[in-house]
Amino acid sequence: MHISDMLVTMKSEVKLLGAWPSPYVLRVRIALNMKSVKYDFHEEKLSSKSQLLLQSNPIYKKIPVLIHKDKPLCESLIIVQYVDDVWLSASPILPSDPYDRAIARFWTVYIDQTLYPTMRSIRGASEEDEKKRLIEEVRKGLAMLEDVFKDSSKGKGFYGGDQIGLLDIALGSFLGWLRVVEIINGVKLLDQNNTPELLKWAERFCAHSAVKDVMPETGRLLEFSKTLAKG
Ligand SMILES: N[C@@H](CCC(=O)N[C@@H](CS)C(=O)NCC(=O)O)C(=O)O
Repeated sequence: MHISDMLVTMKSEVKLLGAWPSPYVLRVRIALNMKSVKYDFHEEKLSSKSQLLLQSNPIYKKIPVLIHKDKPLCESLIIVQYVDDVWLSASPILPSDPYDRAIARFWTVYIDQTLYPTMRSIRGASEEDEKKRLIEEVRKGLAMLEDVFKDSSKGKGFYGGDQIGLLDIALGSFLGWLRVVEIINGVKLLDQNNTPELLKWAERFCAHSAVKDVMPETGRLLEFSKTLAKG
């Protein structure tokens, strides 16, 4: 580890405003863990956001916010890339090749703008046919990400190769919620027929040392989702 890394990893210099069920917050926690950065975690109540959150993210007022040396950063994927830029010496999160970096970023945008919104909309679908269509769309999206995995991982365990990379973090952060959707709807989104490689990848990802202690338990997320449905 570089001396500069040691200086910046003093715990109080890095604060994360977040909440345990948030997949976006999870991304930042995983990235910080990958770099062995110690941080203070501030659990936010989204029903009464702290002054610190409102001041730090005045545009969207959303979590996660990373505060590094008193300077705030917003948007999970931007924060993950910032973490990679700042704590250079530890395990790289972005691919080194410019084309591979661009491709990884392309798929993170697909996950955030298409795949996850479709998965979320399953809950709101009132008609059974509409629900089935949305589930099929998610399964198709995951099948595409299975092909991307085969290309990017080059026979290794993660999209990032031997180590967890940007795309692993972007998709893996949704695994807890994906399992909740599977349970609530009695369907499989990741399975042996559609996504055999991603099924094994998901297990590896959740067992990784940077992930296992911060990945929310499915049962706890399920309970939380029931309170969301009531509210
Ligand atoms: N695009 C944002 C999404 C962040 C987001 O949606 N955060 C949710 C929690 S999971 C939030 O803060 N919601 C509070 C609100 O919308 O008021 C990111 O990647 O950071």
